[in-house]
Parts: sequence; structure tokens; C-alpha cells
Amino acid sequence: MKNFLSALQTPSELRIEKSGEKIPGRKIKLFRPDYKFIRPEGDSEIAVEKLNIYIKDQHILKDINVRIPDKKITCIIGPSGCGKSTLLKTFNRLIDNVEGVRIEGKVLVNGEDIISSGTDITSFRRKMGLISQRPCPLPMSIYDNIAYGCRIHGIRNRRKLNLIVEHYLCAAGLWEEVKDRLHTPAVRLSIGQQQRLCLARSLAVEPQFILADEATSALDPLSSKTIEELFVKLKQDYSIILVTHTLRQALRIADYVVFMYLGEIIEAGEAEQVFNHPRHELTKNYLSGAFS
Ligand SMILES: Nc1ncnc2c1ncn2[C@@H]1O[C@H](COP(=O)(O)OP(=O)(O)OP(=O)(O)O)[C@@H](O)[C@H]1O
Repeated sequence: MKNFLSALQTPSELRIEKSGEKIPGRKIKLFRPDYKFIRPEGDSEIAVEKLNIYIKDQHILKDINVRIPDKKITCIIGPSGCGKSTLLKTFNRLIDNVEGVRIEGKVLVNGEDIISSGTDITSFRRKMGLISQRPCPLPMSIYDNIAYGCRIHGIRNRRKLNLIVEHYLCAAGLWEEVKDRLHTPAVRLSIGQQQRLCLARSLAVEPQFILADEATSALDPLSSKTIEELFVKLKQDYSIILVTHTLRQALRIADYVVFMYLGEIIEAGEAEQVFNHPRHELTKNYLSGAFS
């Protein structure tokens, strides 16, 4: 199935209906009140095989083998310094920016090894939407924050951009709050709104995965809850990988859990199994709060 952007790139196929935009061949309406997400093309699965990461002389990730399931929320948990962010950074090759890094092993994204030298990093990174701990809106308007990435990818038509901006602000649950001030600076939004804007901006270039590193830790409880609820909705269409320090958050939203300790994966499995019947003593101790 075509995704939203590619559908918009063939305007002859696009039909406007009074109640919202409709793409022929699809029963779904794109916008409020019947807003539904559009499933990106293909599966979205990551398989990590014998991954070892060294930074200078330190062995940071040790023989990592794990499968991140398709269209689920995977939470990576573990004490500070155990390698959660390093593993996440490997998934979009941001790890390449770390000085003195050496990577061994395979990270297969939909079957393609992204560690091997032939990988086109730019096109592959487009599949990976990244949400960081602190929202970082671009110093421009709300509208332009969303349109920016699309313009880079060659979409210039104002009408198409309007559709995209509305679509993804709806997806991130922000449209109603900002529709009357789209052309005001994004930095004037609250931190929680900025984080949803960053989520909308990531979605606007149609990733298959959403990677989030402590995405709610800078937010107030209400904004945090809003982002969690969005992740739960978005998993219909995206594979979501969250690094979180908050066990309660993982308990609330994880479908799959990866528990790390000192650079190793100690246990990975369905959330129900890991939380209720952990196999490893270390996992039990971590979950019981014996260390954090
Ligand atoms: N650029 C770097 N140079 C040297 N060591 C690094 C670098 N980045 C990370 N490390 C080390 O790698 C290990 C794993 O770090 P990482 O940030 O992945 O852990 P984490 O589990 O995400 O920690 P936290 O929960 O505190 O954010 C730590 O010992 C850290 O000091």
C-alpha cells in the first residue's frame, strides 16, 4: 500500500471531499473526526545479531542478539550506563558520530544489514523517526517545522504541504491546539506541545520506526500521559522503541521488554512474561527495586 506522502505526490489520484481528504481505493478518511493513521509500506522489524560496540578501549555493548517486533512498543530498560542509549543510537547509526567507535556484528532492518558499508545512511535514516529527551523545535513557525523535512524531500506545492501539516499535527494530537496559530514561532509552545510537534515532524517524513530516548522525562505528568497515549495509538502503524528509566511507564505501555545490564541483554520478551515471570535473577532484582 502506498503511504501518505507518495499518494500526495500523484495529485491526479487525490480527490477532495467536503468532509475531508480521501484517496481513491481507500476507505479511510485522513482527517478529523475520522482520523486514522496510514500504515507505512512493508514490515518494520529489526534483528540484531552478535552486535559488539567498542568506544575507544571500552567494550560498551556485548554480544547483543535481539529481535525488535513489528508494530509493537518495545521498551529498553536497565540501570544508568548499561548501554540503552547506545543500542538505540545504533538503530539509526547516530552511533557513527561517537569518536573512537568500532562496531561489529549485524543490525538487520527489514532484512538489510545497516552496519555494512554499502548502506545509504540518508535514505535509511528517513525510516527512523527520532524523538529525543528534550524537544528541539526548529527556530521557525509551527507550520514550517512540519513542512521543512517535506520541502527537503522535494514537496513544494503549498496545497500538499497544507495537507501534510494538518495530517501530522492531527496524528500527534496537536492540531486542535495550534490550528489558529500555525504561523507563530514553535518555540512559544509549551514543552509538552513542543514534544508533540517534534513527533509530528518526525512522522511527516514517514518513518517506519519511532525511536524515543527518554521522550517523556522532561515533561509534566499530563504531557507525559498524552505522549504515552499517542505511542499506544501509533503502534498500529509504526514499530516504536523506547528507552525509559521509568519502570512504571514500561509497565503501562510496553508490549515487549529488553532488560540490559552492564552492556548485555539479560532478558528480552513479551512484557507480560518479563514483568510477571522474569527468568533471570538480575531482572527480578531490578524489577523489585533492589538496584536502579
Ligand atoms: N561518547 C562516549 N564516549 C565514551 N563512553 C561513552 C560514550 N557514550 C557512552 N559511553 C559509555 O557507554 C556506556 C553506556 O552508555 P549509555 O548512554 O548507552 O547508557 P544508558 O543505559 O543509556 O545510560 P543512562 O540511562 O544513564 O542514559 C556508559 O558507560 C557510558 O559512559
